[in-house]
Amino acid sequence: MNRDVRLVDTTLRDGSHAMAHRFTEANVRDTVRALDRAGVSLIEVTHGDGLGGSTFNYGFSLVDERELIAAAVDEAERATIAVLLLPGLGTVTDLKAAAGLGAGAVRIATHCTEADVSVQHFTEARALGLETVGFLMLAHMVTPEELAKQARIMADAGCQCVYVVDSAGALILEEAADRVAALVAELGDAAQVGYHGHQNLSFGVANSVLAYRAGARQIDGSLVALGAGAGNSPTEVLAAVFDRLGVATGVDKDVLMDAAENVVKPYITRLPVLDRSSIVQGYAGVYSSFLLHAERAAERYGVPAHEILYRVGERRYVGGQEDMIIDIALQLAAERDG
Ligand SMILES: C[C@H](O)CC(=O)C(=O)O
Ligand SMILES: [Mn+2]
Repeated sequence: MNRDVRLVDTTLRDGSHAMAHRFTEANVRDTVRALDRAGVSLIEVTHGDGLGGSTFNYGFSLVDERELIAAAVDEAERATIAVLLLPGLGTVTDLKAAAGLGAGAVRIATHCTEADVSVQHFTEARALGLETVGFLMLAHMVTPEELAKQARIMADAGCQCVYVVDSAGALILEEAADRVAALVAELGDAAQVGYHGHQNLSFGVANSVLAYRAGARQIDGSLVALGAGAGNSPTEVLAAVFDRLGVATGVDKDVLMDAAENVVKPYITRLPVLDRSSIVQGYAGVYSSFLLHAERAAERYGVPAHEILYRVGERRYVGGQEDMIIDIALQLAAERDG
């Protein structure tokens, strides 16, 4: 494949957060068929929080993710289907089951300071013959140098591409580029570097261009930006922007725009939007997938969602601490009632 950068699509995984994990088999089949036709070579399909994510804490899936993965594999003629796995939530048993269904890649995600919990999973994934990708989440919380050390742990464990993941959509321009550059310098030929952006401060696409210029060779997007918080960098915009810059992606931007308009937009239940809450997420550095949890708590306890999110940011909560959102909502309600 003659391309300068690989566009990876996460509509059917990060988009699961925005859809409250309500994807149907038809949604998956239609989206995979369109992405495959456009030439997207890696398509992620899993519960928003990865394999095993369908739980009380994270939200139950409408359809078992194994059925969705099998449907995606069935539709993809050229693309590889990837799954996400958060060690501790997803297990090696889940990974083996996904591989058995035909998934060809796994993206293993940890908090940006906890790469060591991914070592066993990378070893197992390589033994299964899977393509391996590492996700260092909430990457804004540590310096580029600290992030690079964590990336080295993943690469040494068998990870073939380590991502700078701006889970909060908090990184602004060189903050993203410097992190990518630090990983590129650390990893050299040992592994590629990727970039996953969110739109909470509107920098998803601009940061992705800077990430490419700093050496990232895999860039994530979602059709119609469908994803947590204000959504992800839109895949169709990334394709158009890289095309204008003369950077070859190997995907057809017009087929992607058609897919965004006519396949994904019609089934979206809640369009990703830059509203007060999602902007606060970017500003205060809050995990994007906390948005719907905060909105539900806000409604239930009659307190503003953006106030909850400011406090989540102050306390530097990370993925897995969704239950603390209720705690904050209760505190805000108690303060309001004197
Ligand atoms: C589990 C998270 O949703 C992974 C991700 O996409 C992010 O941190 O951003
Ligand atoms: Mn994300």
